[in-house]
Amino acid sequence: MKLLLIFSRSDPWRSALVVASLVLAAAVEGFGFSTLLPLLSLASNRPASEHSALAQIIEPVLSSVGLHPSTPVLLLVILVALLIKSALLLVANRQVGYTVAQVATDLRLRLLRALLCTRWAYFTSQPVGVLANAFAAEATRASQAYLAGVTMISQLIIVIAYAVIAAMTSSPATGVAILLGIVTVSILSHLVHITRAAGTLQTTLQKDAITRLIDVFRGIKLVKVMGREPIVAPILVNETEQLNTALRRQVITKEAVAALQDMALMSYVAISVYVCIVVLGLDLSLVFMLALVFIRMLTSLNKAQRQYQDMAEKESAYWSLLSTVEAAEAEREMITGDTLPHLSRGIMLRDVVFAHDTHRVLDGVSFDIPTGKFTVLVGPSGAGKTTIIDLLARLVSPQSGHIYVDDVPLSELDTTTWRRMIGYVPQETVLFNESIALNVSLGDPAIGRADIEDALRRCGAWLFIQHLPQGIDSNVGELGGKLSGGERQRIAIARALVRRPLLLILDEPTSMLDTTSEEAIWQMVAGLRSQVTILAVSHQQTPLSLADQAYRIESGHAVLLGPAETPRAAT
Ligand SMILES: Nc1ncnc2c1ncn2[C@@H]1O[C@H](COP(=O)(O)OP(=O)(O)OP(=O)(O)O)[C@@H](O)[C@H]1O
Repeated sequence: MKLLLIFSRSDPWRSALVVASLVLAAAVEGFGFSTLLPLLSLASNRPASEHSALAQIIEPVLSSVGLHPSTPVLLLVILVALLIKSALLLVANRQVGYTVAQVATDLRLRLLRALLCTRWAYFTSQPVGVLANAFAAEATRASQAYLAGVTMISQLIIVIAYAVIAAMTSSPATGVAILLGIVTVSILSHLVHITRAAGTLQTTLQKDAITRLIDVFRGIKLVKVMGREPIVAPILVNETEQLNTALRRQVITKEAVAALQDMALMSYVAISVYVCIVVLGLDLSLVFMLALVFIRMLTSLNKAQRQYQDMAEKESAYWSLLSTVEAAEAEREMITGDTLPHLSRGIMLRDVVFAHDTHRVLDGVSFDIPTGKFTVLVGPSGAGKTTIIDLLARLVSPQSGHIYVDDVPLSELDTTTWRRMIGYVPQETVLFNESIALNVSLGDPAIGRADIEDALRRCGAWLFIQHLPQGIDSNVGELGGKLSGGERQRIAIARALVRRPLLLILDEPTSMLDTTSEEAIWQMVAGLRSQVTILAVSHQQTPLSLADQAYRIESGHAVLLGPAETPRAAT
């Protein structure tokens, strides 16, 4: 029920319109139905004095608008009431449909907005499968839970309308019917609890299964080459079968509730009709009317419970999605600075300390990256070279020490503008399952085809691209799987260059290239130093021989390399 309140608060006007339409539809339906009794009285030719309280209300109402309660008039009233009810239900259902679609869209947008503003550290620990599952499956199930909740309310409104009609016909019988309805709902509530638990289990298992699936298929080449399918398959199959068990439990409990409700309803009606006619000797038309009203009332109550069961089954998806959104929102990146960066003199790191939890990676690093120069970082694996890049891009912040850009602390710079000045080639090439052109431009409309072609030519990528049937419009495949490692790296370098950055950061960009290509790429990069400040991480010899300066990152410190390792710097 909390779920309904949350959704209603998010769009109070639409929710009010839905509830008002449902109440009106139920009232109109009830009014139409209530004319049945005068109709039956007329059919049985009983005198007006014997008509029930309800009939005695309906007849003056019709007379007040100049209608005599004859058979055609009463039939017409029923027909008109049904038409008005259908129109009102159409209004309500249309609003419900819009709201359900809006609920799913709002949840997805909230998740997207949260993720786009989340700091980098969040993504290093959050499985992509959880996000994909939240966006696709959980948002849909959450909106279905809302739909079930609204449908439940509409059924409850109908129950109330029919209870009022029934009470005006026979209050003791109505009291007994309501009591029986409550007893049935209470007895079956245990099955609803089981459905809720199965729905929660489904939410957890589905999240785990999708996370595992994405992980495995991202590394499917490795799995295939090393013949690990027989090991991976049972894990995936097992999770899928567990999911199936949860789904079966939901189906069984739902069907059991429906079957038991039907049995109970039919038993109540049969016994009540017997008692009313044989034991109490009530009039047949009255018993017929009461039976119709009670069947409609109890059927609606049963439907309301089944909708509640449906909501209980899917509700956990909303809470899971909400926890993912809130976790992302809590990890919001704090962007404080507003000074526009220029990079006219250079970057200075002073006594920078950075630790991942208790693991101190940088222990007072100090060095300069002068504008228009080519600086190289070397050092053993795990020394903290990529961490320095992350600090420069403000993906992480130092625990102590300072980073300055032209004497302005990095933390005071407008981060978005600063990042737009950076061209970055990461250690692991990231290509999207799109065309080469889109992978280079990243969809920036300011970058034309001539710019893309120029960047690809400068990286030596044009040689292989011109042989592709669709040239730069060729799709690179999932994670760039249709290209070689070296081809992927060239495209990644072209992407970094195409926006003509002021700071070019390259993290081992040529690790997959042959020696000739590697030398050509570094020569090209070095040739850019008059236009761009370059910071490269590399284990190769070529960039060291071309660099203006090089630092070894080791034991948490930066040590300037001498002329033996950086011959150009010495000259
Ligand atoms: N998100 C993280 N959480 C915890 N520790 C991390 C994280 N990222 C990196 N580290 C640790 O920080 C240290 C520095 O990592 P970094 O990637 O900066 O090294 P590197 O010098 O670039 O190494 P390589 O040359 O192998 O790429 C490593 O010991 C690594 O295990």
